[in-house]
Amino acid sequence: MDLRKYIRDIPDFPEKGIIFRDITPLLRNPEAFKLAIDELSRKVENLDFDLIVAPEARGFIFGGALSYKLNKGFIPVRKPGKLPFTVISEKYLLEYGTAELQMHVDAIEKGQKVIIFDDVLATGGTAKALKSLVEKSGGEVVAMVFLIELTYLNPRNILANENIISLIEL
Ligand SMILES: O=P(O)(O)OC[C@H]1O[C@H](OP(=O)(O)OP(=O)(O)O)[C@H](O)[C@@H]1O
Ligand SMILES: Nc1ncnc2[nH]cnc12
Repeated sequence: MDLRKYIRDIPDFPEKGIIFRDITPLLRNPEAFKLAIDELSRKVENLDFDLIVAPEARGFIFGGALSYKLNKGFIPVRKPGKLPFTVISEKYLLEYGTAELQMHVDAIEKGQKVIIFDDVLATGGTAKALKSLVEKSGGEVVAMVFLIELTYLNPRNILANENIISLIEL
């Protein structure tokens, strides 16, 4: 089964010039969704880590399933104003605009090892912001894991020295 067949390209969304990689065909197919989680989990199962940190919204879908399968805690990172307790924040640039992410101040204990997960690695701005949130809390990022890496945006340039693992390169 080729998972690429379940990623739909939508030109000019959310703005002109962007090819949006739509994962909803993959999500609605149970075999494709299961294969994606199984393959992602195989890539990280030998790493030593405590927690998976993932941003809303699409990061939650895969990150949550992966946490369950690997028996690891899940830390939700959210857009501003959604988390109820004290937060730490990080502003960042996206392929289409600017954004801000927040995490509970006590989500990660000092010294805990963390995997960052997201569905798409595009410019790398989100991953960089996630790493900064993890490190502000005293956590250590052992890997950054993605379903899809948009290699033509060269995200590895701003994520130098990170252990980057992606399942599908586009
Ligand atoms: O590598 P980057 O350039 O930072 O882009 C990647 C991010 O962009 C998308 O999220 P988006 O902010 O669109 O949110 P969503 O998951 O809520 O749709 C995607 O889910 C990643 O989180
Ligand atoms: N081109 C793209 N498709 C889907 N998600 C994205 N997140 C950032 N860039 C994206």
